[in-house]
Amino acid sequence: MKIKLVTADQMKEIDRYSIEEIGIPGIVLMERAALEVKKVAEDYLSDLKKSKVIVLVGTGNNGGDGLAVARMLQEAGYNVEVFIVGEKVKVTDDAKVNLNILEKLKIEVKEIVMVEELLDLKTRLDSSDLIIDALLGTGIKGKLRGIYPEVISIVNKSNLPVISIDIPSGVEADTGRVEDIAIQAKETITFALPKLGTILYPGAEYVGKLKIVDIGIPHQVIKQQNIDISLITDKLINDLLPTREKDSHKGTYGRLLLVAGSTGMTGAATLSAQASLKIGAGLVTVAIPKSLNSILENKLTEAMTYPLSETEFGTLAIAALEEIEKLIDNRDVLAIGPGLTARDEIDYIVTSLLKKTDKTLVIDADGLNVINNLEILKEREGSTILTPHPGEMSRLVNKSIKYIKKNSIKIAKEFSQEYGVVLLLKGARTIIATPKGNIYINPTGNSGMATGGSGDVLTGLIAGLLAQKNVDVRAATIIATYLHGLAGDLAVEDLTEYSLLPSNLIDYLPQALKVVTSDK
Ligand SMILES: NC(=O)C1=CN([C@@H]2O[C@H](COP(=O)(O)OP(=O)(O)OC[C@H]3O[C@@H](n4cnc5c(N)ncnc54)[C@H](O)[C@@H]3O)[C@@H](O)[C@H]2O)[C@H](O)CC1
Ligand SMILES: [K+]
Repeated sequence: MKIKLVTADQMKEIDRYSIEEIGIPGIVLMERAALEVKKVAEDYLSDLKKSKVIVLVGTGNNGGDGLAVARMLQEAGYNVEVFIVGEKVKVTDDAKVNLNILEKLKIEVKEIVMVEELLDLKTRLDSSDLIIDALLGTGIKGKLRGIYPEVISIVNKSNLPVISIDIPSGVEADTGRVEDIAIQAKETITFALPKLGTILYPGAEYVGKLKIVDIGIPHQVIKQQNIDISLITDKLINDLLPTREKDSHKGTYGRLLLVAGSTGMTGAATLSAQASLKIGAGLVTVAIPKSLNSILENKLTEAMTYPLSETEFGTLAIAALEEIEKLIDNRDVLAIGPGLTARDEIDYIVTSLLKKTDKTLVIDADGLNVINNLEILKEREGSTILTPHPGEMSRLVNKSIKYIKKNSIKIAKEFSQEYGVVLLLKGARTIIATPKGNIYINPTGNSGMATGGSGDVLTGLIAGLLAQKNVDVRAATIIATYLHGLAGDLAVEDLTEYSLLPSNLIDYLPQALKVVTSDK
Protein backbone atom coordinates (compact mmCIF):
# COMPACT_ATOMS: atom_id res chain seq x y z
CA MET A 1 0.00 0.00 0.00
CA LYS A 2 1.38 3.40 -0.91
CA ILE A 3 0.57 6.69 0.77
CA LYS A 4 0.37 9.41 -1.88
CA LEU A 5 2.10 12.71 -1.08
CA VAL A 6 0.63 15.94 -2.45
CA THR A 7 1.57 19.52 -3.17
CA ALA A 8 -0.66 22.39 -2.05
CA ASP A 9 -2.01 22.82 -5.56
CA GLN A 10 -2.87 19.14 -5.91
CA MET A 11 -4.68 19.28 -2.55
CA LYS A 12 -6.50 22.44 -3.58
CA GLU A 13 -7.64 20.74 -6.80
CA ILE A 14 -8.83 17.70 -4.84
CA ASP A 15 -10.79 19.99 -2.49
CA ARG A 16 -12.17 21.99 -5.41
CA TYR A 17 -13.25 18.93 -7.36
CA SER A 18 -14.88 17.36 -4.30
CA ILE A 19 -16.77 20.60 -3.59
CA GLU A 20 -17.62 21.89 -7.07
CA GLU A 21 -17.84 18.74 -9.20
CA ILE A 22 -18.96 16.13 -6.68
CA GLY A 23 -20.98 18.53 -4.55
CA ILE A 24 -19.61 17.90 -1.08
CA PRO A 25 -19.94 21.33 0.57
CA GLY A 26 -16.61 22.78 1.74
CA ILE A 27 -18.15 23.50 5.12
CA VAL A 28 -18.83 19.75 5.49
CA LEU A 29 -15.15 18.99 4.80
CA MET A 30 -14.18 21.69 7.29
CA GLU A 31 -16.54 20.32 9.93
CA ARG A 32 -15.20 16.78 9.50
CA ALA A 33 -11.63 18.09 9.62
CA ALA A 34 -12.38 19.97 12.83
CA LEU A 35 -14.03 16.95 14.39
CA GLU A 36 -10.88 14.88 13.83
CA VAL A 37 -8.72 17.59 15.41
CA LYS A 38 -11.09 17.92 18.37
CA LYS A 39 -10.85 14.17 19.01
CA VAL A 40 -7.05 14.30 19.12
CA ALA A 41 -7.08 17.45 21.25
CA GLU A 42 -9.16 15.67 23.90
CA ASP A 43 -6.35 13.11 24.29
CA TYR A 44 -4.13 15.97 25.48
CA LEU A 45 -6.72 17.40 27.90
CA SER A 46 -7.08 15.42 31.09
CA ASP A 47 -9.31 17.27 33.55
CA LEU A 48 -12.39 18.71 31.79
CA LYS A 49 -13.04 21.56 34.20
CA LYS A 50 -9.59 23.10 34.52
CA SER A 51 -8.15 22.42 31.05
CA LYS A 52 -7.58 25.56 29.04
CA VAL A 53 -7.07 25.58 25.30
CA ILE A 54 -5.75 28.46 23.21
CA VAL A 55 -6.87 28.31 19.57
CA LEU A 56 -4.78 30.47 17.23
CA VAL A 57 -6.34 31.03 13.83
CA GLY A 58 -5.31 32.75 10.62
CA THR A 59 -7.65 34.41 8.16
CA GLY A 60 -7.88 31.51 5.66
CA ASN A 61 -9.58 28.12 5.76
CA ASN A 62 -6.87 26.67 7.99
CA GLY A 63 -8.15 29.26 10.43
CA GLY A 64 -11.67 28.15 9.58
CA ASP A 65 -10.82 24.64 10.73
CA GLY A 66 -9.51 26.14 13.97
CA LEU A 67 -12.66 28.19 14.57
CA ALA A 68 -14.77 25.02 14.25
CA VAL A 69 -12.43 23.17 16.63
CA ALA A 70 -12.79 26.02 19.15
CA ARG A 71 -16.57 25.67 19.03
CA MET A 72 -16.42 21.89 19.48
CA LEU A 73 -14.03 22.08 22.44
CA GLN A 74 -16.12 24.80 24.03
CA GLU A 75 -19.25 22.65 23.58
CA ALA A 76 -17.36 19.74 25.18
CA GLY A 77 -16.90 21.88 28.28
CA TYR A 78 -13.27 22.96 27.95
CA ASN A 79 -12.11 26.48 28.70
CA VAL A 80 -11.33 27.86 25.22
CA GLU A 81 -9.80 31.19 24.14
CA VAL A 82 -9.61 32.10 20.45
CA PHE A 83 -7.15 34.56 18.91
CA ILE A 84 -7.15 35.53 15.25
CA VAL A 85 -3.90 36.86 13.79
CA GLY A 86 -5.13 39.43 11.27
CA GLU A 87 -8.37 41.25 10.79
CA LYS A 88 -11.68 39.45 10.97
CA VAL A 89 -12.92 41.37 7.95
CA LYS A 90 -10.42 39.46 5.86
CA VAL A 91 -12.00 36.10 6.74
CA THR A 92 -13.95 34.64 3.81
CA ASP A 93 -16.08 31.69 2.64
CA ASP A 94 -16.12 28.60 4.85
CA ALA A 95 -13.97 30.21 7.55
CA LYS A 96 -16.41 33.14 7.61
CA VAL A 97 -19.30 30.75 8.27
CA ASN A 98 -17.50 29.45 11.35
CA LEU A 99 -16.54 32.94 12.49
CA ASN A 100 -20.20 33.95 12.35
CA ILE A 101 -21.25 30.88 14.33
CA LEU A 102 -18.79 31.75 17.11
CA GLU A 103 -20.12 35.27 17.23
CA LYS A 104 -23.72 33.98 17.44
CA LEU A 105 -22.60 31.73 20.32
CA LYS A 106 -20.94 34.72 22.00
CA ILE A 107 -17.55 32.99 21.87
CA GLU A 108 -15.09 35.85 21.69
CA VAL A 109 -12.49 35.84 18.89
CA LYS A 110 -9.77 38.33 19.87
CA GLU A 111 -7.92 40.06 17.05
CA ILE A 112 -4.13 40.33 17.25
CA VAL A 113 -2.86 42.80 14.72
CA MET A 114 -0.30 44.83 16.67
CA VAL A 115 2.90 43.75 18.36
CA GLU A 116 1.66 45.32 21.64
CA GLU A 117 -1.19 42.78 21.75
CA LEU A 118 1.30 39.92 21.85
CA LEU A 119 1.93 40.46 25.55
CA ASP A 120 -1.69 39.60 26.29
CA LEU A 121 -1.33 36.43 24.21
CA LYS A 122 1.83 35.49 26.10
CA THR A 123 0.18 35.79 29.50
CA ARG A 124 -2.81 33.81 28.27
CA LEU A 125 -0.49 31.03 27.11
CA ASP A 126 1.25 30.88 30.48
CA SER A 127 -1.94 29.58 32.10
CA SER A 128 -2.98 27.18 29.35
CA ASP A 129 -2.64 23.45 28.72
CA LEU A 130 -2.80 23.10 24.93
CA ILE A 131 -2.46 25.22 21.78
CA ILE A 132 -4.25 24.54 18.50
CA ASP A 133 -2.24 25.91 15.55
CA ALA A 134 -4.68 26.95 12.83
CA LEU A 135 -2.69 29.93 11.57
CA LEU A 136 -1.44 28.79 8.18
CA GLY A 137 -2.03 25.67 6.16
CA THR A 138 -1.50 24.88 2.50
CA GLY A 139 -2.24 28.50 1.58
CA ILE A 140 1.05 29.85 2.92
CA LYS A 141 2.94 31.90 0.38
CA GLY A 142 6.53 33.01 0.86
CA LYS A 143 8.09 34.56 3.96
CA LEU A 144 5.86 35.04 6.99
CA ARG A 145 4.17 38.44 6.87
CA GLY A 146 3.11 40.77 9.68
CA ILE A 147 3.45 39.55 13.25
CA TYR A 148 3.30 35.84 12.36
CA PRO A 149 7.00 35.29 13.18
CA GLU A 150 6.50 36.84 16.64
CA VAL A 151 3.33 34.81 17.28
CA ILE A 152 5.05 31.57 16.26
CA SER A 153 8.07 32.41 18.41
CA ILE A 154 5.84 33.01 21.47
CA VAL A 155 4.08 29.70 20.87
CA ASN A 156 7.34 27.75 20.55
CA LYS A 157 8.74 29.43 23.71
CA SER A 158 5.63 28.55 25.71
CA ASN A 159 6.72 24.90 25.75
CA LEU A 160 3.02 23.96 25.63
CA PRO A 161 1.94 20.99 23.50
CA VAL A 162 0.81 22.25 20.09
CA ILE A 163 -1.50 20.44 17.70
CA SER A 164 -1.00 21.79 14.18
CA ILE A 165 -3.88 21.65 11.73
CA ASP A 166 -2.95 20.21 8.33
CA ILE A 167 0.70 21.41 8.46
CA PRO A 168 2.78 23.21 11.10
CA SER A 169 2.37 26.94 10.37
CA GLY A 170 5.47 28.35 8.72
CA VAL A 171 6.36 25.13 6.88
CA GLU A 172 6.13 25.43 3.10
CA ALA A 173 3.65 22.78 1.96
CA ASP A 174 5.43 21.71 -1.27
CA THR A 175 9.06 21.64 -0.16
CA GLY A 176 9.20 21.50 3.65
CA ARG A 177 11.22 24.73 3.57
CA VAL A 178 11.01 27.00 6.61
CA GLU A 179 11.77 30.53 5.39
CA ASP A 180 12.32 31.89 8.90
CA ILE A 181 10.39 30.18 11.72
CA ALA A 182 7.68 27.52 12.08
CA ILE A 183 5.48 26.02 14.76
CA GLN A 184 7.19 23.11 16.56
CA ALA A 185 4.18 20.79 16.79
CA LYS A 186 3.69 17.85 19.13
CA GLU A 187 1.29 16.38 16.60
CA THR A 188 0.07 17.38 13.14
CA ILE A 189 -3.35 16.30 11.93
CA THR A 190 -3.33 16.35 8.15
CA PHE A 191 -6.39 15.91 5.95
CA ALA A 192 -6.82 13.22 3.29
CA LEU A 193 -3.14 13.02 2.19
CA PRO A 194 0.18 14.15 3.70
CA LYS A 195 1.64 17.27 2.14
CA LEU A 196 5.18 16.84 0.78
CA GLY A 197 6.40 19.52 3.19
CA THR A 198 5.58 17.36 6.20
CA ILE A 199 7.80 14.52 4.92
CA LEU A 200 10.75 16.44 3.44
CA TYR A 201 13.32 18.13 5.66
CA PRO A 202 13.37 20.48 7.43
CA GLY A 203 9.54 20.48 7.50
CA ALA A 204 9.48 16.90 8.82
CA GLU A 205 11.27 18.12 11.96
CA TYR A 206 8.37 20.43 12.88
CA VAL A 207 5.54 17.94 12.46
CA GLY A 208 5.89 15.87 15.62
CA LYS A 209 3.61 12.84 15.26
CA LEU A 210 1.86 12.90 11.86
CA LYS A 211 -1.74 11.69 11.82
CA ILE A 212 -3.47 11.39 8.45
CA VAL A 213 -7.26 11.60 8.82
CA ASP A 214 -10.07 10.94 6.38
CA ILE A 215 -12.49 13.86 6.02
CA GLY A 216 -14.67 12.33 3.33
CA ILE A 217 -12.77 13.18 0.15
CA PRO A 218 -13.90 10.44 -2.28
CA HIS A 219 -11.09 8.01 -3.25
CA GLN A 220 -11.91 8.35 -6.93
CA VAL A 221 -11.25 12.10 -6.70
CA ILE A 222 -7.77 11.35 -5.36
CA LYS A 223 -7.16 8.59 -7.90
CA GLN A 224 -7.96 10.73 -10.91
CA GLN A 225 -5.32 13.31 -9.90
CA ASN A 226 -2.57 10.88 -11.05
CA ILE A 227 -0.39 11.79 -8.09
CA ASP A 228 3.06 10.35 -8.82
CA ILE A 229 4.79 10.72 -5.45
CA SER A 230 4.37 8.04 -2.77
CA LEU A 231 5.71 7.50 0.72
CA ILE A 232 7.25 4.06 1.21
CA THR A 233 5.53 2.22 4.10
CA ASP A 234 5.91 -1.10 5.96
CA LYS A 235 2.81 -2.27 4.13
CA LEU A 236 4.28 -1.51 0.69
CA ILE A 237 7.46 -3.43 1.57
CA ASN A 238 5.37 -6.33 2.85
CA ASP A 239 3.54 -6.41 -0.49
CA LEU A 240 6.75 -6.17 -2.54
CA LEU A 241 8.94 -8.66 -0.64
CA PRO A 242 9.44 -11.93 -2.53
CA THR A 243 8.10 -14.98 -0.72
CA ARG A 244 10.65 -17.76 -0.08
CA GLU A 245 9.10 -20.78 -1.84
CA LYS A 246 9.44 -24.03 0.13
CA ASP A 247 10.74 -26.18 -2.76
CA SER A 248 13.51 -23.80 -3.74
CA HIS A 249 17.26 -24.03 -4.11
CA LYS A 250 20.09 -21.51 -4.19
CA GLY A 251 19.57 -21.05 -7.92
CA THR A 252 16.07 -19.74 -7.18
CA TYR A 253 17.62 -16.92 -5.26
CA GLY A 254 19.83 -15.95 -8.10
CA ARG A 255 23.44 -15.48 -8.91
CA LEU A 256 25.07 -12.13 -8.31
CA LEU A 257 28.42 -10.85 -9.55
CA LEU A 258 29.85 -8.01 -7.51
CA VAL A 259 32.79 -6.12 -9.07
CA ALA A 260 34.33 -4.09 -6.30
CA GLY A 261 37.39 -3.20 -4.29
CA SER A 262 40.90 -1.87 -4.77
CA THR A 263 43.96 -1.49 -2.55
CA GLY A 264 42.77 -0.20 0.81
CA MET A 265 39.13 -0.54 -0.20
CA THR A 266 38.45 -4.19 0.46
CA GLY A 267 35.94 -3.15 3.15
CA ALA A 268 33.56 -1.79 0.53
CA ALA A 269 33.57 -5.09 -1.35
CA THR A 270 33.11 -7.02 1.89
CA LEU A 271 30.16 -4.93 3.10
CA SER A 272 28.37 -5.18 -0.25
CA ALA A 273 28.89 -8.93 -0.46
CA GLN A 274 27.76 -9.59 3.11
CA ALA A 275 24.68 -7.40 2.66
CA SER A 276 23.66 -9.19 -0.54
CA LEU A 277 23.89 -12.57 1.19
CA LYS A 278 22.02 -11.36 4.27
CA ILE A 279 19.08 -10.18 2.16
CA GLY A 280 18.86 -13.65 0.65
CA ALA A 281 20.80 -13.80 -2.62
CA GLY A 282 21.54 -17.38 -3.68
CA LEU A 283 25.10 -17.27 -5.00
CA VAL A 284 27.39 -14.26 -4.64
CA THR A 285 30.75 -13.91 -6.38
CA VAL A 286 33.01 -10.98 -5.58
CA ALA A 287 35.39 -10.17 -8.46
CA ILE A 288 38.29 -8.13 -7.11
CA PRO A 289 41.84 -7.09 -8.16
CA LYS A 290 43.88 -10.31 -7.81
CA SER A 291 46.34 -9.15 -5.14
CA LEU A 292 43.37 -8.57 -2.80
CA ASN A 293 41.73 -11.89 -3.47
CA SER A 294 43.18 -13.69 -0.46
CA ILE A 295 42.07 -10.84 1.82
CA LEU A 296 38.49 -11.29 0.60
CA GLU A 297 38.82 -15.06 1.03
CA ASN A 298 39.60 -14.36 4.68
CA LYS A 299 36.88 -11.80 5.20
CA LEU A 300 34.08 -13.66 3.43
CA THR A 301 32.80 -17.14 4.02
CA GLU A 302 29.60 -17.71 2.02
CA ALA A 303 30.62 -15.50 -0.93
CA MET A 304 32.94 -16.83 -3.63
CA THR A 305 35.75 -14.61 -4.94
CA TYR A 306 37.40 -14.22 -8.34
CA PRO A 307 40.84 -12.60 -8.87
CA LEU A 308 40.79 -10.00 -11.70
CA SER A 309 43.68 -8.49 -13.68
CA GLU A 310 44.99 -5.42 -11.92
CA THR A 311 47.24 -2.41 -12.40
CA GLU A 312 50.35 -1.75 -10.33
CA PHE A 313 48.09 0.33 -8.02
CA GLY A 314 45.89 -2.61 -7.10
CA THR A 315 42.97 -1.32 -9.19
CA LEU A 316 41.22 -3.10 -12.08
CA ALA A 317 43.18 -3.29 -15.32
CA ILE A 318 41.65 -3.12 -18.79
CA ALA A 319 42.16 -6.88 -19.13
CA ALA A 320 39.63 -7.36 -16.31
CA LEU A 321 36.86 -6.43 -18.76
CA GLU A 322 37.05 -9.70 -20.66
CA GLU A 323 37.24 -11.69 -17.41
CA ILE A 324 34.12 -9.91 -16.12
CA GLU A 325 32.26 -10.55 -19.37
CA LYS A 326 32.94 -14.25 -19.03
CA LEU A 327 31.81 -14.25 -15.40
CA ILE A 328 28.49 -12.51 -16.04
CA ASP A 329 27.40 -15.09 -18.63
CA ASN A 330 25.81 -17.31 -16.00
CA ARG A 331 24.85 -14.61 -13.54
CA ASP A 332 21.60 -12.69 -13.21
CA VAL A 333 22.81 -9.37 -11.85
CA LEU A 334 26.00 -7.34 -11.96
CA ALA A 335 26.75 -4.72 -9.31
CA ILE A 336 29.80 -2.56 -9.93
CA GLY A 337 31.37 0.29 -8.03
CA PRO A 338 32.03 -0.10 -4.32
CA GLY A 339 35.66 0.74 -3.55
CA LEU A 340 36.86 0.52 -7.17
CA THR A 341 38.76 3.85 -7.12
CA ALA A 342 37.84 6.05 -10.09
CA ARG A 343 40.45 5.65 -12.84
CA ASP A 344 40.44 5.61 -16.65
CA GLU A 345 40.50 1.81 -16.74
CA ILE A 346 37.31 1.76 -14.65
CA ASP A 347 35.70 4.26 -17.03
CA TYR A 348 36.54 1.97 -19.94
CA ILE A 349 35.26 -1.16 -18.14
CA VAL A 350 31.98 0.39 -16.91
CA THR A 351 31.28 2.05 -20.27
CA SER A 352 31.99 -1.19 -22.13
CA LEU A 353 29.79 -3.24 -19.80
CA LEU A 354 26.94 -0.73 -20.17
CA LYS A 355 27.22 -1.18 -23.94
CA LYS A 356 27.82 -4.91 -24.15
CA THR A 357 25.75 -6.64 -21.52
CA ASP A 358 21.96 -6.67 -21.21
CA LYS A 359 22.14 -7.97 -17.65
CA THR A 360 20.57 -5.93 -14.86
CA LEU A 361 23.25 -3.51 -13.70
CA VAL A 362 23.61 -1.70 -10.36
CA ILE A 363 26.15 1.11 -10.58
CA ASP A 364 27.32 2.82 -7.42
CA ALA A 365 30.15 4.93 -6.02
CA ASP A 366 33.27 4.88 -8.22
CA GLY A 367 31.30 3.12 -10.93
CA LEU A 368 29.23 6.32 -11.13
CA ASN A 369 32.17 8.67 -10.88
CA VAL A 370 33.59 7.43 -14.16
CA ILE A 371 30.43 7.65 -16.30
CA ASN A 372 31.09 10.45 -18.77
CA ASN A 373 28.79 9.58 -21.63
CA LEU A 374 25.24 9.36 -20.23
CA GLU A 375 23.79 8.62 -23.66
CA ILE A 376 24.85 4.97 -23.40
CA LEU A 377 22.38 4.60 -20.54
CA LYS A 378 19.52 5.30 -22.96
CA GLU A 379 20.54 2.61 -25.41
CA ARG A 380 20.83 -0.20 -22.86
CA GLU A 381 18.57 -3.25 -23.26
CA GLY A 382 18.93 -4.34 -19.67
CA SER A 383 17.69 -2.53 -16.54
CA THR A 384 20.02 -0.06 -14.86
CA ILE A 385 19.98 1.27 -11.30
CA LEU A 386 22.17 4.22 -10.32
CA THR A 387 22.61 5.06 -6.65
CA PRO A 388 24.34 8.44 -6.38
CA HIS A 389 24.67 10.59 -3.30
CA PRO A 390 24.31 14.34 -3.97
CA GLY A 391 28.05 14.69 -4.69
CA GLU A 392 27.99 11.95 -7.33
CA MET A 393 24.72 13.36 -8.72
CA SER A 394 26.31 16.79 -8.91
CA ARG A 395 28.96 15.37 -11.23
CA LEU A 396 26.45 13.40 -13.30
CA VAL A 397 24.19 16.39 -14.03
CA ASN A 398 26.74 19.16 -13.59
CA LYS A 399 24.69 21.04 -10.99
CA SER A 400 25.82 22.20 -7.54
CA ILE A 401 25.16 19.96 -4.54
CA LYS A 402 23.10 22.79 -2.99
CA TYR A 403 20.90 22.96 -6.09
CA ILE A 404 20.49 19.17 -6.09
CA LYS A 405 19.46 19.06 -2.42
CA LYS A 406 16.90 21.81 -2.98
CA ASN A 407 15.44 20.18 -6.09
CA SER A 408 16.00 16.51 -5.36
CA ILE A 409 12.60 15.26 -6.58
CA LYS A 410 12.66 17.27 -9.82
CA ILE A 411 16.23 16.23 -10.64
CA ALA A 412 15.68 12.55 -9.85
CA LYS A 413 12.47 12.42 -11.89
CA GLU A 414 13.97 14.17 -14.93
CA PHE A 415 17.14 12.07 -14.93
CA SER A 416 15.29 8.79 -14.50
CA GLN A 417 12.87 9.52 -17.34
CA GLU A 418 15.51 10.96 -19.65
CA TYR A 419 17.96 8.05 -19.31
CA GLY A 420 15.45 5.27 -18.63
CA VAL A 421 17.09 4.23 -15.37
CA VAL A 422 15.93 3.72 -11.80
CA LEU A 423 17.62 6.53 -9.92
CA LEU A 424 18.17 6.36 -6.17
CA LEU A 425 19.23 9.81 -4.99
CA LYS A 426 20.53 9.51 -1.43
CA GLY A 427 19.70 12.17 1.13
CA ALA A 428 18.05 12.87 4.50
CA ARG A 429 15.08 11.65 2.57
CA THR A 430 16.26 9.25 -0.13
CA ILE A 431 14.29 9.67 -3.36
CA ILE A 432 13.71 6.79 -5.79
CA ALA A 433 12.62 7.71 -9.31
CA THR A 434 11.48 5.21 -11.97
CA PRO A 435 11.49 5.69 -15.77
CA LYS A 436 7.67 5.66 -15.68
CA GLY A 437 7.83 8.92 -13.72
CA ASN A 438 6.93 7.56 -10.30
CA ILE A 439 8.69 8.90 -7.21
CA TYR A 440 9.05 7.05 -3.90
CA ILE A 441 10.22 8.87 -0.77
CA ASN A 442 11.89 6.81 1.92
CA PRO A 443 11.04 7.78 5.53
CA THR A 444 13.52 5.47 7.31
CA GLY A 445 17.15 6.09 8.26
CA ASN A 446 19.07 8.56 10.39
CA SER A 447 22.17 10.73 10.43
CA GLY A 448 24.15 7.95 12.08
CA MET A 449 24.18 6.28 8.68
CA ALA A 450 25.99 9.09 6.91
CA THR A 451 29.30 7.28 7.09
CA GLY A 452 31.54 5.64 4.48
CA GLY A 453 30.39 2.09 3.88
CA SER A 454 26.70 2.69 4.41
CA GLY A 455 26.27 3.06 0.65
CA ASP A 456 28.17 -0.17 0.01
CA VAL A 457 25.67 -2.00 2.22
CA LEU A 458 22.77 -0.46 0.29
CA THR A 459 24.29 -1.52 -3.03
CA GLY A 460 24.59 -5.07 -1.71
CA LEU A 461 20.97 -5.09 -0.55
CA ILE A 462 19.70 -3.85 -3.90
CA ALA A 463 21.79 -6.34 -5.89
CA GLY A 464 21.01 -9.19 -3.48
CA LEU A 465 17.28 -8.62 -3.97
CA LEU A 466 17.60 -8.19 -7.73
CA ALA A 467 19.25 -11.58 -8.03
CA GLN A 468 16.10 -13.18 -6.61
CA LYS A 469 13.31 -14.30 -8.88
CA ASN A 470 10.25 -12.05 -9.33
CA VAL A 471 11.85 -8.99 -7.78
CA ASP A 472 11.89 -6.22 -10.37
CA VAL A 473 14.26 -3.25 -10.29
CA ARG A 474 11.67 -0.89 -8.83
CA ALA A 475 10.73 -3.30 -6.02
CA ALA A 476 14.35 -4.22 -5.25
CA THR A 477 15.40 -0.58 -4.91
CA ILE A 478 12.39 0.35 -2.77
CA ILE A 479 12.70 -2.66 -0.45
CA ALA A 480 16.47 -2.30 -0.05
CA THR A 481 16.27 1.42 0.72
CA TYR A 482 13.51 1.05 3.29
CA LEU A 483 15.13 -1.92 5.06
CA HIS A 484 18.56 -0.22 4.99
CA GLY A 485 17.14 2.79 6.83
CA LEU A 486 14.93 0.71 9.13
CA ALA A 487 17.92 -1.44 10.13
CA GLY A 488 19.75 1.81 10.89
CA ASP A 489 16.87 3.09 13.02
CA LEU A 490 16.66 -0.18 14.95
CA ALA A 491 20.45 -0.24 15.43
CA VAL A 492 20.50 3.36 16.74
CA GLU A 493 18.06 2.40 19.48
CA ASP A 494 20.73 0.08 20.90
CA LEU A 495 23.94 1.73 19.71
CA THR A 496 23.24 5.53 19.43
CA GLU A 497 23.88 7.46 16.21
CA TYR A 498 27.51 8.09 17.15
CA SER A 499 28.69 4.55 17.20
CA LEU A 500 26.53 3.16 14.42
CA LEU A 501 28.76 1.33 11.92
CA PRO A 502 27.73 0.24 8.42
CA SER A 503 28.30 -3.37 9.43
CA ASN A 504 25.64 -2.88 12.15
CA LEU A 505 23.15 -2.25 9.33
CA ILE A 506 23.80 -5.80 8.18
CA ASP A 507 23.50 -7.15 11.75
CA TYR A 508 20.13 -5.46 12.24
CA LEU A 509 18.71 -6.46 8.87
CA PRO A 510 16.93 -9.57 10.23
CA GLN A 511 15.14 -7.41 12.82
CA ALA A 512 14.10 -4.98 10.08
CA LEU A 513 12.79 -7.86 7.99
CA LYS A 514 10.78 -9.09 10.97
CA VAL A 515 9.18 -5.67 11.38
CA VAL A 516 7.97 -5.53 7.79
CA THR A 517 6.94 -9.18 7.54
CA SER A 518 5.25 -9.30 10.95
CA ASP A 519 1.83 -10.02 9.52
CA LYS A 520 2.93 -11.78 6.30
N1 LIG B 1 -7.72 19.53 2.37
C1 LIG B 1 -9.02 19.64 2.59
O1 LIG B 1 -9.82 18.86 2.11
C2 LIG B 1 -9.49 20.78 3.41
C3 LIG B 1 -8.64 21.82 3.75
N2 LIG B 1 -9.05 22.84 4.51
C4 LIG B 1 -8.15 23.73 5.19
O2 LIG B 1 -7.90 24.78 4.31
C5 LIG B 1 -6.50 25.10 4.38
C6 LIG B 1 -6.10 25.89 3.17
O3 LIG B 1 -6.84 27.08 3.30
P1 LIG B 1 -6.45 28.39 2.48
O4 LIG B 1 -7.49 29.39 2.76
O5 LIG B 1 -6.17 28.02 1.08
O6 LIG B 1 -5.04 28.87 3.05
P2 LIG B 1 -4.50 28.95 4.53
O7 LIG B 1 -5.60 29.06 5.50
O8 LIG B 1 -3.54 27.86 4.68
O9 LIG B 1 -3.66 30.32 4.51
C7 LIG B 1 -4.08 31.38 3.74
C8 LIG B 1 -4.23 32.56 4.67
O10 LIG B 1 -2.97 32.85 5.25
C9 LIG B 1 -2.51 34.11 4.73
N3 LIG B 1 -1.10 33.92 4.36
C10 LIG B 1 -0.63 33.22 3.31
N4 LIG B 1 0.72 33.26 3.29
C11 LIG B 1 1.09 34.01 4.36
C12 LIG B 1 2.35 34.43 4.87
N5 LIG B 1 3.50 34.06 4.26
N6 LIG B 1 2.38 35.20 5.99
C13 LIG B 1 1.21 35.57 6.58
N7 LIG B 1 -0.04 35.21 6.16
C14 LIG B 1 -0.06 34.43 5.05
C15 LIG B 1 -3.38 34.43 3.56
O11 LIG B 1 -3.51 35.81 3.48
C16 LIG B 1 -4.68 33.76 3.91
O12 LIG B 1 -5.41 34.55 4.76
C17 LIG B 1 -5.87 23.76 4.54
O13 LIG B 1 -4.56 23.83 5.04
C18 LIG B 1 -6.82 23.07 5.50
O14 LIG B 1 -6.46 23.36 6.84
C19 LIG B 1 -10.48 22.97 4.72
O15 LIG B 1 -10.83 23.80 5.71
C20 LIG B 1 -11.03 21.60 5.08
C21 LIG B 1 -10.90 20.74 3.86
K1 LIG C 1 -1.46 25.06 10.65
